[in-house]
Amino acid sequence: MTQERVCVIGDGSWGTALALKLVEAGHRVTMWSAFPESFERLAKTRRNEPYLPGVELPAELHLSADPFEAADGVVAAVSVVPTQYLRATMARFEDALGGTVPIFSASKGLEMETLRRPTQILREVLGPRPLVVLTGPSHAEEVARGLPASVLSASEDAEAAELAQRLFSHARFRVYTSDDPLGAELAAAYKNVIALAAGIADGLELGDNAKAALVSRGMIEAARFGQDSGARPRTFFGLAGAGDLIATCFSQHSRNRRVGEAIGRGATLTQVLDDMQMVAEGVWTTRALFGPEREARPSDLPIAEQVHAVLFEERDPSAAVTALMERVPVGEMEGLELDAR
Ligand SMILES: NC(=O)c1ccc[n+]([C@@H]2O[C@H](COP(=O)([O-])OP(=O)(O)OC[C@H]3O[C@@H](n4cnc5c(N)ncnc54)[C@H](O)[C@@H]3O)[C@@H](O)[C@H]2O)c1
Ligand SMILES: O=P(O)(O)OC[C@H](O)CO
Repeated sequence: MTQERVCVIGDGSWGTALALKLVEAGHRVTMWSAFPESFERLAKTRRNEPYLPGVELPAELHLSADPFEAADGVVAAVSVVPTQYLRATMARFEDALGGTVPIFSASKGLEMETLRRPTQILREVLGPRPLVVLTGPSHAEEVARGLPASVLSASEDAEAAELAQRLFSHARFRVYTSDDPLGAELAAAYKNVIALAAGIADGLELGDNAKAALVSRGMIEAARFGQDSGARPRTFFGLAGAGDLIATCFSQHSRNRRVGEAIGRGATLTQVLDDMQMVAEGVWTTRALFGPEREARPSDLPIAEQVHAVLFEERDPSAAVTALMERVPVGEMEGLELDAR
């Protein structure tokens, strides 16, 4: 098999896990670090203790802090930078990733000030090129240990979606293609907001029924948001939507769920974030949904609105539950046109 060069931009937990998968699949992989001190630590210890403890980095995995070195000769780049840092980080690759090298975007969130999706940011910064949304239920901690996982490779460019599928597919890592990148990306961002809500429910000890209802209603809310933004509602019931909601809302690994749980138990958002080195994208995405660009987004978003009030307006979590339960009664699929697209 010919070794294909791929670079992974970002050295957090997911960047590291994806780099390990690509190495296992037989490619020549370079993982790029945004910070020289992080690159030096990884190179010296061959582990990524702050973000993915207990996992050895194989000798075949190349490391770099230089965009030109990392991107040299690659057939594709994987972007795994937290959404709020994506614009500034990718600007460093403007010259290194010239031409039309495809980018597989694995960030899950919306930019706080602009409500932009990661692929919109990539296009704005790096210009037109094939873009793929790589998403689905995939906690880095499990993928890095070789536990089975399935993800979605979604793109308007079928060849690019198939390239990601081919490069990543390996024993225990199954990749499905889709032609709805907008739906995949919005589902990925929205599930983090619902995971915060699920965590709050855990913290309040509301029980399994309440949490199942929250996840189901969150899925429908996300699908309506997607549909009104131009995405296909059905995408929200596959791996990118239902799959990732289930994984995130019920997992001990989920940072978003854990932030919600701590808040449900009485902590403030500032206290929780001060104790956290990793990112919980849902906090930023919730901000984005109700930020300066709120007029640009469609739909009534009842669960997200309560998460926003709890996180940023000091609403008591129990009062948020009451507000949701006492809404005007509606039909289950109201506002959703499931058969239309
Ligand atoms: N962790 C997972 O299981 C997982 C799975 C799928 C998708 N994702 C998504 O992947 C993206 C990256 O998350 P992660 O979990 O790998 O991150 P992480 O929380 O494990 O690590 C944070 C990363 O952000 C980097 N960073 C911090 N400040 C920065 C700055 N100012 N500029 C540039 N980079 C900076 C750090 O160096 C580190 O690489 C997120 O959008 C996340 O939602 C994560
Ligand atoms: O730990 P979280 O909450 O950022 O979730 C990680 C992944 O998105 C799960 O698929």
